[in-house]
Amino acid sequence: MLKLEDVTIKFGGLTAVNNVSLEIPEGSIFGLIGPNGAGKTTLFNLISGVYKPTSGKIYFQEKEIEGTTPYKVNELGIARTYQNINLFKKMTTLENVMVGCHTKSKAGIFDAVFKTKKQKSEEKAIIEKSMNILEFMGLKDKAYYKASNLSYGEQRRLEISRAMASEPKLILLDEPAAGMNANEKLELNDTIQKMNKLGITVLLVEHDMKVVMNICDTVCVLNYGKRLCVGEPDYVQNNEEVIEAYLGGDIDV
Ligand SMILES: Nc1ncnc2c1ncn2[C@@H]1O[C@H](COP(=O)(O)OP(=O)(O)OP(=O)(O)O)[C@@H](O)[C@H]1O
Repeated sequence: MLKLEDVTIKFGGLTAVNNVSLEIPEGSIFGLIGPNGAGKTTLFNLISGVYKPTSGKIYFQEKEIEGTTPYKVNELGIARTYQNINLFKKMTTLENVMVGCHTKSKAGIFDAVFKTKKQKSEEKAIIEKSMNILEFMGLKDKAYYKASNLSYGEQRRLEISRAMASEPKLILLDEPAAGMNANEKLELNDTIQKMNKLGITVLLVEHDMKVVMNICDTVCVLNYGKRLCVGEPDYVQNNEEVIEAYLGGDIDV
């Protein structure tokens, strides 16, 4: 579904992602791990169109996408969440998801300003769709809460809900378990697996090894921008090079 071919990005003298080739099969839950500064978020930024690679190619469903704008990448079917919670805090839970529906909206500025029939019926459909997503994500009863009043775990789930609103085929989750307590992490595991069962392919950057090892079918380890190892969780966890890269870190589960 997603294919990276020799992708490199340099920031001045620093090669943040170095000649990475990778294939993420449709329907998988694919984990991307590595020590701090390994290039994981940069790789997300390359896939989602925030950065253009210095060299290399990125294909999504056979279509070359490197250097495409983030908006276009989202339209093609790739959505993402961010390492830092990035919600509209003063808006309600529902409104935050409605914002995420914009790429699928057909009504234009004219329809919005003059509140045309098309705009009104579209708004109704967007509210219904957003409510369905919130129900799926277990947030329906918080639809009219201000986002800032949600718990930490709920805010993270709302971020994923908003990403779901663009009806992605592939979702990139950047450290979704960060700052979560043990219960919230279990709920997160369920949520990701439920999303995957809907047919959404998941690419996950995560430091929490329990989350990664429990739900990913394949894991890729990056180290200093390079692909160190790819394989099933068990294989990766016991790989000598990986253990060495994490020495003093938190690979053990
Ligand atoms: N826009 C930028 N300009 C310069 N250097 C950058 C830029 N973005 C990332 N880097 C550098 O690229 C390297 C990889 O950073 P990145 O954030 O991708 O790592 P990471 O694996 O996501 O780390 P963490 O687990 O700590 O989030 C780091 O050395 C970082 O400082």
